[in-house]
Amino acid sequence: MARQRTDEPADDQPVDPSAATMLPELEDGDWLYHAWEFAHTSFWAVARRLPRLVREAVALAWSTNRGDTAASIGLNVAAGVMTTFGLLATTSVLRELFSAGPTPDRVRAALPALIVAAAAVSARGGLAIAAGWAQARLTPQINYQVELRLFEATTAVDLAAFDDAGFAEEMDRARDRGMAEAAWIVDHTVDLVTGVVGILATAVAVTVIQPLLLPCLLLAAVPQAITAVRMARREYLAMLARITRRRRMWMLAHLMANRHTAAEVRAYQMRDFLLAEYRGVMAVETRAQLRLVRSQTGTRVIGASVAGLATFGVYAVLGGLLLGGMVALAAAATALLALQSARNSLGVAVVATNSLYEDALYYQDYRDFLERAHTRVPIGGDRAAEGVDVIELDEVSLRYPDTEAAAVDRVSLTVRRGEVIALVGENGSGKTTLAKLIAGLYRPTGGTIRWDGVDVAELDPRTVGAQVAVMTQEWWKFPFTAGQNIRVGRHDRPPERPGPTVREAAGAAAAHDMIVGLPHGYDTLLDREFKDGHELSGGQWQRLVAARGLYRDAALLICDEPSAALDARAEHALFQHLRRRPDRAVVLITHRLANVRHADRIFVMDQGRLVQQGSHDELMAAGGLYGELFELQAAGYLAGADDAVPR
Ligand SMILES: Nc1ncnc2c1ncn2[C@@H]1O[C@H](COP(=O)(O)OP(=O)(O)OP(=O)(O)O)[C@@H](O)[C@H]1O
Repeated sequence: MARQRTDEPADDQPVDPSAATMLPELEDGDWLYHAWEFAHTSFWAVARRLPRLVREAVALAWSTNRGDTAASIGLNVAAGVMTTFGLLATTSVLRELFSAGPTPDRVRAALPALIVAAAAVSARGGLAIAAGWAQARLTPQINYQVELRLFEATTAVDLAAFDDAGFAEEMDRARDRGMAEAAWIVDHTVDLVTGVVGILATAVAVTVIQPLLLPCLLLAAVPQAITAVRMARREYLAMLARITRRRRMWMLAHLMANRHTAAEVRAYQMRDFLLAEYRGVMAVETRAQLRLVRSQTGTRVIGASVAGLATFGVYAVLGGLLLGGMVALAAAATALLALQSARNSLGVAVVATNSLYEDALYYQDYRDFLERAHTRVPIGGDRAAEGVDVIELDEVSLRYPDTEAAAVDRVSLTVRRGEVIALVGENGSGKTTLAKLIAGLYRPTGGTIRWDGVDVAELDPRTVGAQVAVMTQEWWKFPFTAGQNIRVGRHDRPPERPGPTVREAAGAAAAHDMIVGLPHGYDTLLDREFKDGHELSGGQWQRLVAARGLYRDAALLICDEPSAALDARAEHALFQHLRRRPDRAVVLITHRLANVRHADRIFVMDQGRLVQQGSHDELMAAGGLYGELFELQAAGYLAGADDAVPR
C-alpha cells in the first residue's frame, strides 16, 4: 500500500508574522451587524427599553400560540407564589424548631409547617417544569411562523429586488440572524419574567417575615447585579474583538478541508501558502485567547470579592439585628435562604435583559425586511394572460440600480408566435437583460411591453409567468433527482394538460440516455452532499436544464446560451428541437453564430442598443457588427484554422 508523505509542519515551527497579511481584511458578517451598537449601549439604556421589548415579544408569542404563551407566563407567576409560600412556611418550621421545649415536641409542632413547605417546594418545582415545557413548545412554533413568513416574502418579490444591493443585504441579515432571534426574544422575555417573579416572590416573603430584612436583600443583590452586567459586557467585547480573526480562520479551514477546493489547491500547490496564513492567524489568535483567559480571571476575582464583601455586609447587618433583638433567629435563617434564591433570580433577569436587547435589534431587521419585501411584490393587473401571439417592445429601457448606463436602451422589436428570433452581440451588450424583459422577469424602467396589445403591467404577473419558459445562462444545480430536476419545470401541471412527458423532454434535450445510465436512472439524486448522491458534468447538467425548459412547454421559450457546455452531438440534437413551431415563440441567445443562421430574425445588440436586425443573409449582405462577428468565428473553422489562434 502506498504510504502518505509525512512532511507535516511541526507545531513549534516559527511563525512568519508577515505571512498572515496577504489576505485582505474581511467585512463584518451580517450576524454582527448590530454588535457594536449593542456593546456600546449602557445597561440602564437597555433596561429603559425593556417594557416595549417585552410587549413586542409577548405580542409575537401570543399571535403564535395563546395557550402556550399564557401557560409560560402564568405558570411562572404561580411558581413565584409557591416560592413565597415556601419561604414563609420555612420560617414557621424554623421558629418552632428554635423555640424552647423538648425536641420531640418541637419537631411535632413544626410538622404542619414542614408539610406546607415541602408541598410548596414540590409545587414550585412542578410548576417550573410545566412552565419550561410551555416555553420550549413556543420555540419551534415561532420558528415555523417566522421562517415561513420570510420565505413567503423572498419568493414573492420581483426579480429586480435582488439587483438592489440594499435589499439583498437586508434579506441576508433577516435570514441569517433576524429570523432566529424571534424565538430567542420570546425565550429571553419568559426568562426575564421568571427572574423578576422570583425576585418579587422573595421580596414579598422577606417583607412579610421582617420588613427590616428587605434592605439587606437589596444590599446583597445590587453589587452582584453590577458585577454580572460588567462581566457579561466584558466577555461580549472580547468576543467581538476576536470574531474577525476567527472568521478568517474558518475561511482558511474551509479552503484546506473541502472537496470543492481540493483540486485547485493541489493544482496551484497552494498548500504552503494556506498553511502559512493559517499559522500566522492562529498564533495571533492563541495569544489573544491567553490574554482573555487572564483578564476574565481577573474580572472573576474582582466580582467574587465584591459579592463576598456584600454577603459579609449582609451577615453583619443580620447579626446586628439579631443581637439588637429586632429579628428572630428563624427569620434571619430564612433571610439567608431568601438571599440565595434572590441571587439566582437576579442572575437570570440580568442575563435575559442583556440578551433581550440584542435580540430585539436583530429581530427588528427581520421586521424591516418583511415590510420592505411587501413593497417589492409585483402587483400587475387582474387580467389573465392566456397564451400570447405577439409581444411588442416599444422604446424599452432598463437601468439596473446604482448603474450609470442603461443595460437596455430604448429597444423596439416584436416577437411573434411561430417564430424563432435570435439576440446576438458581444459580452455585456444587454442580450440577457433584454430576454428577461421579454420574459416579464423585469419591468422596464422606460418604454412599454405589450402582450397581444395589452400593457404587461395590466396583466396578472402569475399568468404572464405561466406562458414563459427560460433556459437560463447561469443555472442552479438543484439538489433533486434527475426526474424532479426536469419535472420542476412545471411541477403543478394538471394531468389533463397536454405536453411532453419527463422522458420525452429529456429525449429532446439529449439527456435521456445519460439519465438512464445513472445508478438509479431518473431517481438518481444529483447532489453529492446527500447519501447516494451523484455528480454530473457541466454539459450533463445543461442537458437537464434544457429538458426542464422543454418540459415546461410554454408559449414563449427563452434560451440563453442553451448549448454553451454541450458537445457537438448534444448541441445538434437540442437545436433540432428549438426549431420553429406554430404554437410557440423562441428567443435564442448564443455566441455560436452558426446556430442562429436559421432564425427568422436576428437582433444585434451593442452597448444596450439594438444596432441591426434582419435575417442572416440580410445582415451578412449589410456588413456591420454581425458580419464581422460571424466571419471571425467562421474563420476558426476554415482549413487554415491556425490563423485564428493567437501566437
Ligand atoms: N444584475 C445586474 N446588476 C447590475 N448590472 C448588471 C446586472 N446584470 C447585468 N448587468 C450589466 O448590464 C449589462 C448587460 O448585461 P447582460 O447580462 O444583459 O449582457 P449580455 O449581452 O447577456 O452578456 P453576455 O454575452 O456576457 O452574457 C452589463 O454591463 C452588465 O454588467
